[in-house]
Amino acid sequence: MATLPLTTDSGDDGGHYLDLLANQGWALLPGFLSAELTAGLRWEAMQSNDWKRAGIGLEGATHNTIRRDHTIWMDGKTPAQAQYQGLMEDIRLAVNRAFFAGLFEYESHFAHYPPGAFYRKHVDALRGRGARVLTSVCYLNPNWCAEDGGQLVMYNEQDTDILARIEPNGGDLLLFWSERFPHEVLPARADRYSIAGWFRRNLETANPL
Ligand SMILES: O=C(O)CCC(=O)C(=O)O
Ligand SMILES: [Fe+2]
Repeated sequence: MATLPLTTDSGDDGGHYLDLLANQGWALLPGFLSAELTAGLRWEAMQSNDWKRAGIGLEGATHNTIRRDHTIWMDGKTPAQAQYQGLMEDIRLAVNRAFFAGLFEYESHFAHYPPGAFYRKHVDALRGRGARVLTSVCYLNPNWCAEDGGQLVMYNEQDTDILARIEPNGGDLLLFWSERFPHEVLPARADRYSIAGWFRRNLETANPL
């Protein structure tokens, strides 16, 4: 995969997101990635030939009716990916310090929703069973507007009310506890790029509940 040189830093919001994770279970960090890192990651995603249709569940089966995004798992081997993963490592350590969360590792993939693509309502981890503890979604789209669709709709834990409709604005980072919030991606009307990632616990050593 080709790379772009990177010089500027990106960063968090001074720890405010930790309060939001404690109090409401999710946090949106606008402008988390610098414009330069956002552009570098988007460029890598757009020029890649490694896109695969996303699967569902452990067997990775593809279901047209549930999700229509395409993904590339990240390996951290380019400067942009390494910088991104460094930022996620800072979050992993901060969340572990704040919550004793036992976050052990991080996995992430680029996602591309071509026009018409969506991801129906789902939760990212089964309660008390999965390895995924904290979800991150980082958006890579410059100049996204409401008419482009593709909003992430977050529901409350009871799945009765909408908590937020999030525009996939470039550089913004969303964090939420993976088990708690059903969410869906509404059909995009423009090419929508993002990085979805999961901070995982170590199932080998974690005590089953
Ligand atoms: O792209 C988004 O806004 C969310 C994606 C998502 O829910 C997922 O990949 O599990
Ligand atoms: Fe999800």
